[in-house]
Amino acid sequence: MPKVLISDKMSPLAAETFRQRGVQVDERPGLSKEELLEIIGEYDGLAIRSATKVTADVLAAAPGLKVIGRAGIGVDNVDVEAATAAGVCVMNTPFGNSITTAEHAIAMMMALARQIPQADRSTQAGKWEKSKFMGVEVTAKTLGIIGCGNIGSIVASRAQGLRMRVIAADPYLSVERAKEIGVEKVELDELYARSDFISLHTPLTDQTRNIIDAATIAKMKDGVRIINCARGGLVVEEDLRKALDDGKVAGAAIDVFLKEPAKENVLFGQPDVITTPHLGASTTEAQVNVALQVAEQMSDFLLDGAVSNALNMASVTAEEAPRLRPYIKLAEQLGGFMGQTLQSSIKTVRIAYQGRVAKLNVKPLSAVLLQNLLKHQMDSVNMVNAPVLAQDRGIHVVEERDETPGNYQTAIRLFVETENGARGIGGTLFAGDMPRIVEIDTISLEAEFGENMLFIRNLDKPGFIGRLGMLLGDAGVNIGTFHLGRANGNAVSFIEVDGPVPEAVLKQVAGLKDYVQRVHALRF
Ligand SMILES: NC(=O)C1=CN([C@@H]2O[C@H](COP(=O)(O)OP(=O)(O)OC[C@H]3O[C@@H](n4cnc5c(N)ncnc54)[C@H](O)[C@@H]3O)[C@@H](O)[C@H]2O)C=CC1
Ligand SMILES: O=C(O)CCC(=O)C(=O)O
Repeated sequence: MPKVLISDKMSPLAAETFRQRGVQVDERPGLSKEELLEIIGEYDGLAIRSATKVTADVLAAAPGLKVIGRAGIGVDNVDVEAATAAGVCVMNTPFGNSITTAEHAIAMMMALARQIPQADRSTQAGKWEKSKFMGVEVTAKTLGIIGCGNIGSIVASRAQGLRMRVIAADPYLSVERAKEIGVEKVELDELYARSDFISLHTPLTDQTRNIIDAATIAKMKDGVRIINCARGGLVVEEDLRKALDDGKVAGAAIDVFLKEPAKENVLFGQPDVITTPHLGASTTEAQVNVALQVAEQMSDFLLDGAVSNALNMASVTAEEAPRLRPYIKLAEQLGGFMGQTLQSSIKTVRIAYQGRVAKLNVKPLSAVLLQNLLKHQMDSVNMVNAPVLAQDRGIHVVEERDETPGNYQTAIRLFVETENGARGIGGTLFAGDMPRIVEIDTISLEAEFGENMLFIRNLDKPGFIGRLGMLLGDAGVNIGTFHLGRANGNAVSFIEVDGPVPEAVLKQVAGLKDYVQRVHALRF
């Protein structure tokens, strides 16, 4: 009988469901790291919320672990890369707590507008300070939502009910979807300039980390109020404190902190700050939803091998797995490349299978490709829900198969239409199992992916390679491989480097204006 550990506080329905399904379960919320390391080796499954940190050493101590189930959305407390490397499936419950979290953001906004926590403290202290707590109405004010996915769009609908004007900055929100949910899509700078309240609802990614800092606060209206019920790392807490002390920001409502549990924090004690201890998802309803869902999903996985809402795993049968494996790698790379180099929202995705691959079960390939295309924009995307999420966001996905080989015996091509034009990438397998890129944006080349890559769109002019080489060399960035392709005066350069390229060096590369149209640092 498989054995699961529940290591965070969770509705008792989770344990009940495991037992009913025939899974042995231990409930041990509040374990220390040492205690977890000591016992995790006994378990096949680990069910968590946000308190348990599943780091590489926890995974190393868990040779029998097959699945981690997050009863919630964000998986930033799980080292998904290490779990994947260890062959552990990581699943979450993407929608179970969205309404609850959106409601918390609205509650925080209202509490900010009327200083309810401060007024409560003062009243209960017997002060009756009526004139001290002058509030503001939210009606007719502008709410700026950064990140308009599941939770952001629910916040938008609730705020519209409060008669607020809602604008949203989300590069991956299509204009059609924005129209459908009645929000005005704007660029971040416009959102900063126009919003009376700003609410954050993005995942924590390399693009969103520190999205609110001194520089972005400077672009905001004087007297803006900021709500963060997403993740601590989105806000530079010291910069926010300073802006509150200076009066630039009139108030901040914070549910999530850079370091949690937040026993101390630079924002604490600031009179215009209100806080909650990561309570966004804490309602009876949401906790029932996520507990039931995580227990069902983990039981299905452990008992029947069924995979749902997995962030790192393909739904493939044991028989298909070995044949599909190299194509899965290629699909990950094609989607990952495109996802990391797109600069606007996607309208259409066309995935074309040609030759040998067209004879296989390509559904998991399309799913993994879509997952990798979308994962740089959304937290909860996985192989199972990527097609549905794409559809929900108005992205039209077309799959084509042609069993007749073209230039290559087997090939996968990905074409994406965005609001800024069309993009494409194609790849094949060399020697049956080695993924190679063979075209980018209609320019042919032959390239292999490494862990750290630079992709440059450049002009086909003498001098570029020398200047780039000097620049990278001076910065101590070693070039591993260098692939070039060109057509009609335009060129692409795809370069493997021995480590991440610092932001300052990327800026210098982008600054080679006579040659470089754009540059992206990619990780695979
Ligand atoms: N406080 C709490 O207890 C809870 C917090 N959360 C947090 O809320 C976050 C959002 O959850 P969902 O709405 O379900 O996720 P989602 O994936 O549905 O939506 C996230 C949105 O952020 C957008 N986005 C990505 N990068 C962006 C960028 N650079 N600028 C602007 N927008 C960007 C995406 O396009 C997407 O629309 C989660 O990642 C989680 O960290 C979720 C549940 C509870
Ligand atoms: O489980 C919780 O209380 C936190 C929920 C959360 O942050 C999430 O689902 O991303």
